[in-house]
Amino acid sequence: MENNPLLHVRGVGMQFGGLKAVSGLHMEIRKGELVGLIGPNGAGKTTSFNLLTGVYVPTEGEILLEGKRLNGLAPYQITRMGISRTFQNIRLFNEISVLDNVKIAYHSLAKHSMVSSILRLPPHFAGEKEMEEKAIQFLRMFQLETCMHETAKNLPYGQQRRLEIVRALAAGPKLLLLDEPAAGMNQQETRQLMELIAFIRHELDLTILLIEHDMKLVMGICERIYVLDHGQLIAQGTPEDIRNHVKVIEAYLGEEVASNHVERGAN
Ligand SMILES: Nc1ncnc2c1ncn2[C@@H]1O[C@H](COP(=O)(O)OP(=O)(O)OP(=O)(O)O)[C@@H](O)[C@H]1O
Repeated sequence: MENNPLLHVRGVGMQFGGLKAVSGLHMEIRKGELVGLIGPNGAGKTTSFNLLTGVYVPTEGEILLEGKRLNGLAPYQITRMGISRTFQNIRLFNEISVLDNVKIAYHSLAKHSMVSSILRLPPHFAGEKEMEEKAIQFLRMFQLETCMHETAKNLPYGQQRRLEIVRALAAGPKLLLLDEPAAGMNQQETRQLMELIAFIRHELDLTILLIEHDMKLVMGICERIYVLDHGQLIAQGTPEDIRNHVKVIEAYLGEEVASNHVERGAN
């Protein structure tokens, strides 16, 4: 059983009318891995995340988490089973506090029953307190504790991005999907965020799949990388494999540049 991948994507595809946004996608992600998903614009990366999280139901293939089939489950069910995500465009509750943003994310998983919540029975308060303590712990980890009572929309952009990750973590995922977590950040913020991601992976025993446009960054942090182009998986392997892969160079730079690159490499 331990040999089974945490996430197994078997021949998954998504067709929108005449467009195959993703086709025949295969991925195997093992517990504890930090894996990159890259590809040029429109390659199908976000669609893949939407398939993994139940936003779309695959038009072909199947997705298994710890051997359990996810096809057709609602996003909230998939979150409960252990996959949570962040979005390319930040999605926070702008008008409420940083802390409440995280507590809302916890509510989807809270152990206390709906009845005790509504009647405000003691288990509800125990649950609330536990929830708040956990939320603050995460905020501290992401250096957001000092602004936990601030309204979310007032945070600087980089902090909003970090808060998004904290919200995803609050759901207690086994697999965390990060969609361009460093988009719009400056170099220093990006480097700090990547260090933090590497740190929480070990600290929280997480498995992470990361979409990121910055190649240098992906190569620096991920152990393995999958590359999509026009909805198809064109390469997979270690950063070293990917860096020298002709199809990847072609996809990013065009065929002509790729053949020059290979010729130069051969000399
Ligand atoms: N809901 C949809 N309906 C129709 N076409 C869609 C839909 N969602 C995505 N697409 C198309 O599917 C293809 C893949 O899009 P997707 O957003 O997954 O790419 P991406 O790799 O995430 O791109 P980017 O890096 O630009 O975010 C694109 O051609 C896109 O226009």
